Amino acid sequence: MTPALVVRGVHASYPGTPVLHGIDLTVAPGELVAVLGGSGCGKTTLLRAVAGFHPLDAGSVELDGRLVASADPSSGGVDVAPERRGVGLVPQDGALFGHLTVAGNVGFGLDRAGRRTGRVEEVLELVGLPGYGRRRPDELSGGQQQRVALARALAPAPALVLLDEPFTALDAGLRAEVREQVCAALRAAGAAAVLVTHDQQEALGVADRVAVLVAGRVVQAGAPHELYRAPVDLDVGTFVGEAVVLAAQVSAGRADTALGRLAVDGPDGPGRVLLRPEQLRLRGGSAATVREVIFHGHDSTVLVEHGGTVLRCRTADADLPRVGQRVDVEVAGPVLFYPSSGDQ
Ligand SMILES: Nc1ncnc2c1ncn2[C@@H]1O[C@H](COP(=O)(O)OP(=O)(O)OP(=O)(O)O)[C@@H](O)[C@H]1O
Repeated sequence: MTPALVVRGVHASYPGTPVLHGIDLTVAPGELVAVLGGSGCGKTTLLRAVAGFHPLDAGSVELDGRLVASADPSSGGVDVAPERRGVGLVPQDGALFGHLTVAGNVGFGLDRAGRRTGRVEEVLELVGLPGYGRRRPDELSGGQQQRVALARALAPAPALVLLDEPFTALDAGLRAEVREQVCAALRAAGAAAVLVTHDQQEALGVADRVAVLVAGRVVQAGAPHELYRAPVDLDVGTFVGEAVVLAAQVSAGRADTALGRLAVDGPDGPGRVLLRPEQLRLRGGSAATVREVIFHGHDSTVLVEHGGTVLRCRTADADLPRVGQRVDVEVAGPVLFYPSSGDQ
């Protein structure tokens, strides 16, 4: 099947500031890919390059098998105008036109014939806002405005929708709900999507695949569970989720750590092991002391002091330890080992 999007070796910059350094990214039809990265790593620039609002210094962009941008001189420098790329864009703040009704906003990218086919009402239904066409944007909640912005992007039935941190402006309570509604609408529409976010839980929770962007480079792309369970390095491992990192010395598949000898897959020598807080299990004992218990409802975080280091453990047990209680810490499940590089 032809991918909805292929980004190949894309370099892009602002005057005097290189931002993207050879990005490769493929999105399959109907797939939702999250681009996850910290502030300033180039997420928005990547979306703008795909949408046609930012020029490429090198590389190419294909949409649905069609070359829409190429900086390769042998191709004659292709640069298809944004409105001819067939891409829907949902900006950070929705950016609805305040002087138009909801229907006017949603129908903005459709020609007159398109507006008469009932497409506007169809996509409003898709985003869970049937009958809202006559309202003005200022009569909607923030979450509803974001869903109208998505309806506007979906109305011309694009093969690809680009979403630039579309939930950041919403308060935490609303964010999860709107996120689920938006992702459900994208799936119902069958559109492929690239969601840009700096929120790890959001990326891991909604995307089929996640590409981690660091300083303009994709350092790892994979299914959410791959990133969480098998990060390529400690930086990705600690970025995508809470982690416990311990110094280790490996010999014959056994790592000596502060938590004892742990089976690992890796070469002999020094390095560090990465564990997730839910892998640390507390038992009655004396090796560590409980310093703090934080109740989250669905589970709890327990901070224990072990040999002068504070370790973060997560437990779904209803029977929680008390602060000051002495415990032992056991490790469950696979342990990831990252050998020290020569310069460490
Ligand atoms: N118009 C501009 N002129 C010069 N530099 C810019 C411009 N816009 C962005 N930059 C720089 O390019 C880099 C990447 O910016 P970009 O907006 O793509 O990052 P981002 O990952 O989307 O960040 P954020 O999550 O903070 O929005 C940053 O270092 C930024 O300062």
